Amino acid sequence: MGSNRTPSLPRPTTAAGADGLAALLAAPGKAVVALDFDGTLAEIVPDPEQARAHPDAVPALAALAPHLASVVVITGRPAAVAVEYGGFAGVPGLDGLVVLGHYGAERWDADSESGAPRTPPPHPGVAAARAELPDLLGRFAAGQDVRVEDKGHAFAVHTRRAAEPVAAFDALRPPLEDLAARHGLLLEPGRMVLELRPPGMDKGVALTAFAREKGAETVVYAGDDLGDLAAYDAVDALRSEGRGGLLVSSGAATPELTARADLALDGPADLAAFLAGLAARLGGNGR
Ligand SMILES: O=P(O)(O)OC[C@H]1O[C@H](O[C@H]2O[C@H](CO)[C@@H](O)[C@H](O)[C@H]2O)[C@H](O)[C@@H](O)[C@@H]1O
Repeated sequence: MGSNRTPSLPRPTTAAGADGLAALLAAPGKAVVALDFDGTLAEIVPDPEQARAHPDAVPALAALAPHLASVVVITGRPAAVAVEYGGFAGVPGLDGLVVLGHYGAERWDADSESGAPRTPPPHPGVAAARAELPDLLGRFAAGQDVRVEDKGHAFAVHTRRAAEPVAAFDALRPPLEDLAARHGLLLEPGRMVLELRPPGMDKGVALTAFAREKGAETVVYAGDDLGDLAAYDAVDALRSEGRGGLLVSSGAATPELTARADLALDGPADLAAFLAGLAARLGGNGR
């Protein structure tokens, strides 16, 4: 005989997180759930082009989203790439989904007529820095399996496939920092990746603006990497204004993040189970 009991949700380990989760459950229609893509909705894989949303993630989001003010994915990827790799377009239940790409500089709305993201003009420093990249890689990563991911408005240098990924990362960081500075760009370090991108936007700025746009009284943010710390800061700031907040970490690769999380989950599978659990709990309580 099967049980009809709703599965229990993992408990936040902080009082602020417990309050945030309680606020979401009490008034889901006033809550925004924001999620990073790589490492959070998608498992980390050696080849960035092979990343895909965990098979349980989209069904869980589709079940949860109709109960909430909004679900938003905030990613370092171009928005269109996250939409494609996530399989987010045309999913019933995700008709109001928003994907903020390039750390919030770009926006895709599932319900937009064009289906295309709104993208800012390119920063000229990206093309200039890209032109110098082959020479730099030849000098600091010769013979290493270091990959460049060209994202149009930014590029990322991946060291995950190098024989010694951390050594390659450490060797490339100072010259890439210098390259970024000379072209008015920002160096964004991540999980075996060094990214050069335009300044002026981060996941925290993007999340704060989105939460205000949606009139959110509670904000949940889940991430796995250094670029997610700005979103954590934003949730903390919203909490200091009296809103509810819940900080979720996915996996343990970034100690700076897990140390601050209210709820530490094991990775995308665990995160998808948490989202599904939330949806099940809210089952009879949709807007
Ligand atoms: O903000 P995110 O959605 O987390 O994107 C951050 C970067 O993630 C990607 O790189 C990471 O995932 C790859 C695929 O699993 C992995 O190979 C790499 O080592 C990770 O750093 C992505 O490729 C970047 O463009 C994103 O900026």
